[in-house]
Amino acid sequence: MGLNSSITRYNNLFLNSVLSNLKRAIDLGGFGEEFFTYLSHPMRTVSVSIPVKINGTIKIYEGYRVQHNNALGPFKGGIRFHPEVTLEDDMALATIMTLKNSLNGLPYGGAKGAIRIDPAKVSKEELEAVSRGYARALVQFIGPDIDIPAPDLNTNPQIMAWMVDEYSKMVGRNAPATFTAKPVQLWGNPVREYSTGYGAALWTRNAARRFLKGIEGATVAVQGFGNVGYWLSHFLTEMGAKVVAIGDIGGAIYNPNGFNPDDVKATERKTGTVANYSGSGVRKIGMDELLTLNVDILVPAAVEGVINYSNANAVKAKIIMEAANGPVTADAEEVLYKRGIYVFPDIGVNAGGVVMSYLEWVENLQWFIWDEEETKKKLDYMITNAFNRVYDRWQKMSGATIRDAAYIDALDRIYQAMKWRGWI
Ligand SMILES: NC(=O)C1=CN([C@@H]2O[C@H](COP(=O)(O)OP(=O)(O)OC[C@H]3O[C@@H](n4cnc5c(N)ncnc54)[C@H](O)[C@@H]3O)[C@@H](O)[C@H]2O)C=CC1
Ligand SMILES: O=C(O)CCC(=O)C(=O)O
Repeated sequence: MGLNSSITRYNNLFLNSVLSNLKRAIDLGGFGEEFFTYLSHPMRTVSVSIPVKINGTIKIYEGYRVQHNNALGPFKGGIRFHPEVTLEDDMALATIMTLKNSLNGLPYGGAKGAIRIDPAKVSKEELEAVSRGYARALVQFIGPDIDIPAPDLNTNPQIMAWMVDEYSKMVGRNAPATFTAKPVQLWGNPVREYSTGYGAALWTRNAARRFLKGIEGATVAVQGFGNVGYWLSHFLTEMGAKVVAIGDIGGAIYNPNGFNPDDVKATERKTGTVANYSGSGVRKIGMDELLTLNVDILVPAAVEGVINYSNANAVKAKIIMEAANGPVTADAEEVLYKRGIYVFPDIGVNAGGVVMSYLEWVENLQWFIWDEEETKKKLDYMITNAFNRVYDRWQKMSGATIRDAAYIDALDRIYQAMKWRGWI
């Protein structure tokens, strides 16, 4: 199959956008066509049907696990619950994981899982049954040295707890290192709860030091106020930034004086959306307005493809931090690049989660526990190291995006591992 047909063979914008970024970086890095052909096909895709019996009626949920590439080690990546997620979306997310794990120096390949379910519309019992069913269906495909899942959009430590419990029952032993981001009482580490947002805040502070006048006083708009968006807003505010706009699936709010993210979170927890937050100077805005506000920093922290060809010209932020996976499409980035708006890529910005998952996995393999401060220090070191590597590489390149620099750094390590193994 030719290279161009590899990019366009899917009817899925997200996957095509990821493959287009991959192709661009492979060409720029001079790795050769064979490498793209290899990485544009996941090594294994598993589709499962998960039957659950609720009130005497059987319902079947569809689930996936895409194991993209394991040249660097066991597959690793989260599990997404979403009613509209497709196998192709999961392939895009798994490809991003391969690059993210490599960029951050982790001994992992990339994977991602998904179940087509809307967790807001089912009972806790049904959610538990589906989560356990997924772990049972995948039992022979996952394990501490095979594939280690974790949470993603709409999944959390409770879901990891059900899954690790089910998996442990299936294999007849406690198997903590098979899932990460577990509750602290079940071999988790307290840092994982906030690590993705914290890592994204570190990347944002580093970026602001180089591209703005520093993080203090910088204005920020954040789309998505779940695990990533909330903790990112919390830490950025601690660092001195002013979070002036926050949005979630229920709506968005703006306050030129800045929000206290903890207060907004309290309202969201009570009422289900940030849109119900009120106070002096606060006004409701639409999501289109949030994404095109005149702010220093725009942080999409919800879903993919929200900054695309149709709105890229309207974006006014000076820098964009991809806290979500794939929020800026490849064609939008071209427009933004020409307009002098820098995009910091997901594989660095939101890597705090998987870096922390790695640390939890290392603890679990040894039945060892680091305290919170020690873990945070290790996380800081790994995140800062990746930022510096990407920035230094990018400065030496001309006509390249920051994503190109990050991808090439990540690809280099995968390429060498594949060469040593004799795969290419
Ligand atoms: N949780 C983690 O550790 C990691 C998450 N990510 C990525 O970060 C993003 C967010 O994940 P989490 O915060 O974990 O999810 P979450 O489920 O905790 O929160 C998602 C947030 O996005 C909002 N949202 C969902 N769909 C939306 C839409 N169409 N428009 C506007 N807002 C919408 C929700 O209302 C919620 O505020 C995803 O792209 C995920 O893949 C990346 C790395 C790690
Ligand atoms: O913590 C992990 O292993 C997965 C994180 C993840 O899914 C992501 O970085 O997108």
